[in-house]
Amino acid sequence: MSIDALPTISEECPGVTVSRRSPFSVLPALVRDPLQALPPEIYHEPVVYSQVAGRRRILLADPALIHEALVRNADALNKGEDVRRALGPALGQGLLTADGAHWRWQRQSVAPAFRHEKLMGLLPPMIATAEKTRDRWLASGSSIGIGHEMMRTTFDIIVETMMSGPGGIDVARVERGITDYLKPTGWVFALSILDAPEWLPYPGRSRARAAATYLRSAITRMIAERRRKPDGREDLVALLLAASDPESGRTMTDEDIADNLLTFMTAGHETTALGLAWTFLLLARHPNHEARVLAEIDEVTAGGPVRPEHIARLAYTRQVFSEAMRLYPPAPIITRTATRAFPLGGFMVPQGAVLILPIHAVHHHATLWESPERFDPERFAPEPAKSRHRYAYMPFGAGPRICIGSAFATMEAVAILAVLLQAVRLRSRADDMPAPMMKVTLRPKKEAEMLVERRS
Ligand code: HEM
Repeated sequence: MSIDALPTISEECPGVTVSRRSPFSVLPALVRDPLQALPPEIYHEPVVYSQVAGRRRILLADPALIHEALVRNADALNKGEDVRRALGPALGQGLLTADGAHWRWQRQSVAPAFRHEKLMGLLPPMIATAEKTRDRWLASGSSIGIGHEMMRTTFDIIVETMMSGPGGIDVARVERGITDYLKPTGWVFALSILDAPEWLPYPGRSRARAAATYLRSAITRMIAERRRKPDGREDLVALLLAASDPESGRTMTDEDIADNLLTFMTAGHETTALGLAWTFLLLARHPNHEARVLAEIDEVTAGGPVRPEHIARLAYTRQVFSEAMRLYPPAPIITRTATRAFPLGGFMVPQGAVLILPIHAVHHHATLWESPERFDPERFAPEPAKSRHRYAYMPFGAGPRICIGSAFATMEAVAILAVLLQAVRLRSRADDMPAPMMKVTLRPKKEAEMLVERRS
């Protein structure tokens, strides 16, 4: 059948489940926690269709359809209005939010920072930063907020590795600014779905805007300093300063560079920090898996300090991190908008439709995973992983917009886990896992306190 003859996806299409939740229940849920606004059917059906405020929304949990959309039809999709409204005021048109030629140019410009040899050179500062966190914990006591501690560690790593250090930036204030900025994004998504005007006030808006203004001014000062005194450093800032568009020959303005540095600071620390926080919380409740991780660290390091060459050999530790990200994907939902009609699973997706890729639902899907709620790092051993559809697991997204930092993040997480677990045991006060909540990223609803015990 030619694609012109394919029916447009709609409520009547066979195999498509229709969500009948009313906007009156969906929109408040979206403000509180977008994960609660997902139709429950998407946790056991392949495709769910809904129409909210006149916009068609197609939710995909079938790995083959995800492949067809995000990989084979990537050129028919862009990030869309919801993402632009939520993240644009802070991240401008950086790599995460840009589309088309502007995105492509930026992706090519920063790619050298993520080559394997370059990443290997970043392991010493990653390990050294984890050691600072370890020493702080050992010196200062018994109780820590795991989310905050991991944010601090991964933030220091991103600033150290991508920008060669803070260079006059008030790191604590920038970190707070990012948190303030992300807090009210549920409101932004809800208002965007309703096509409400962008000036409309909502709780947390002025604080978020003030945070975005501070972030941008701090970064712009740092860029000006680097332009004034080029010093031969080979970091992300240097790549951005040297980048030129292959089509127009244009170089990046300070604003383009600030967009990207803010993008990397935000996308490059929150997600990894949350993946690590969930890993520690899970290990505290699964002593048998924790014991296996410790045995591996002991064997690989022979009881000595963690060194860069150990990281690739910590295979079970990596499996544990992967399984934590299956249960608690740090980026639990991604979205796209169709810029033109394209075929998907025997139907046509019309121009303007919004595709929702509910990574959280894919990772917990009843037909894709056996006992999906069970924590089982064995799922990521080489054999079971081989027999699974590649897009049944996608914490880093899929297609050309896949996370550029996935190898960086995995390496960093394993290094941090190895350094910290070798020295301390983290215990939770509560038996149950903390409830998760989405604010762009997936975090514990309340900061999770953990007790630090020195390992003998
Ligand atoms: C466990 C940690 C991480 C997770 C789970 C994660 C997840 C993701 C996901 C799902 C996307 C795709 C978004 C979409 O398709 O709409 C993405 C994109 C991106 N991530 Fe990550 N990320 C992580 C760590 C990092 C790190 C460490 C960096 C930088 C050093 C980074 C930088 C980026 C950037 C710049 C993009 C946009 C790429 C593009 O559109 O070309 N991420 N990330």
